[in-house]
Amino acid sequence: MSQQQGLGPRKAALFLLDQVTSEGKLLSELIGEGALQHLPAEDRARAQRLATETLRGMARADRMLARFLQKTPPEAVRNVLRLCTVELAGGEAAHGVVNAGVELVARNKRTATMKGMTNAVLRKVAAEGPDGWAKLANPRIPGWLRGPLKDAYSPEIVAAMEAVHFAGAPLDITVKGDVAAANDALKGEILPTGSIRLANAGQVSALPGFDEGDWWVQDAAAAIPVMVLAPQDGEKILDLCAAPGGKTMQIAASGAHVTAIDSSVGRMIRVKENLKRTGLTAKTVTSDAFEFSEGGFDAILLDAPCSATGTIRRHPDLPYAKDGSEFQDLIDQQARMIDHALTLLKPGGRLVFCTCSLLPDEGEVQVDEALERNPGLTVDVDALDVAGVDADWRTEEGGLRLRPDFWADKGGMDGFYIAQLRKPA
Ligand SMILES: C[S@@+](CC[C@H](N)C(=O)[O-])C[C@H]1O[C@@H](n2cnc3c(N)ncnc32)[C@H](O)[C@@H]1O
Repeated sequence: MSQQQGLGPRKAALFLLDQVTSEGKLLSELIGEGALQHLPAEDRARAQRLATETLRGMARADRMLARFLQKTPPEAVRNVLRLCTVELAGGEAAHGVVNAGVELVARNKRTATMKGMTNAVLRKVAAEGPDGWAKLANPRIPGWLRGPLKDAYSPEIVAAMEAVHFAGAPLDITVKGDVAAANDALKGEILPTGSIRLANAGQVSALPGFDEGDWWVQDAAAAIPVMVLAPQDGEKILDLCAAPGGKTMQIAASGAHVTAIDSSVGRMIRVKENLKRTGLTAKTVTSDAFEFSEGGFDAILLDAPCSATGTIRRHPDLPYAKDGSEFQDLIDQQARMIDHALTLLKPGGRLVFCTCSLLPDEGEVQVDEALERNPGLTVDVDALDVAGVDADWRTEEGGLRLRPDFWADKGGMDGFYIAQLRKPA
């Protein structure tokens, strides 16, 4: 590849990195807003991969660079150095990467004077090579999040989470019908809970059964809340925060009558597309959950908006885009959503509350506090008796704590908290 050919995706990856680390934007938002639209499809994929891999290896790149930098350069230069360091670590040809890094710094008027330093530093990084990189410790979660995680988990568990975050995530699939038959075509691994895992999936829409709507992409941990809910044929079930619809499809596939609500117009379009592709049926309502007042549901799934700190394997941008400042609002909203959901349940009905968060404030503590606020409310511990779900994952108050380092040898799972609450009859 010529240097010019390689520069487009690198420039785009650098834009993504700058937006994440300086503007607090998430990669999914940036890509959704069309940040890569100007590139040909192949370059778009490369830019996204470069940015994702750089974010995943960021803390390790910073440690490597600190050896060769006298002082921290401006963020725009630092991101060039990080990007090139991660590329060099991956075994890319040193000459091309160093030249591209120098070119990226030289092209920007505000950073052009630092091209000599960039050249010198990247040559030193190149001399370390992939072997020097491999000797460094796994990248640490940034301090603002590492602190609360260390309060909640032992240092060994935090380190184990960091190891799986760095390893990245395979592709998990939930099948609508016969799992074994679907896996004959997909040739993945059937996980203990029945999801199919593909180590190197490639383009999802090209996989067998996609066009036929036989399955959808869903992390194995994200499939467990509906297994806990155990929807029954003919039941009236509400999916209160439904988009993009992974759990709605699971409920619909069980034969229950599901109403799917989400406040996001754009994300609700994805629910409808997903239902159409899989041939499943749900009533879709675009509304704020708090404005929805239809009652009498047999069961409700509340997959509440949260910090998403359980999804860092897939979204390594999250700890760099966020700083935790908006989490208290989410925590307050989760509590209000639990109480609102209870008003929509028929007496004796069940509410599965879940979040893809690692923070107890968005899990265990929510359930403890919901029980205090709502006399007569109980926790259904028996609902956690799901095939493939380990008894060790149960928590004191009666929920399930899923961690990214569970099934680490298979590629881990998203961090999740799940509990089933029962409204008094
Ligand atoms: C964790 S995601 C749901 C994922 C979904 N259950 C699935 O499995 O595909 C949380 C969702 O809550 C929605 N949301 C946030 N605030 C809301 C509100 N006040 N009312 C309804 N939906 C809301 C967001 O748009 C987002 O789609």
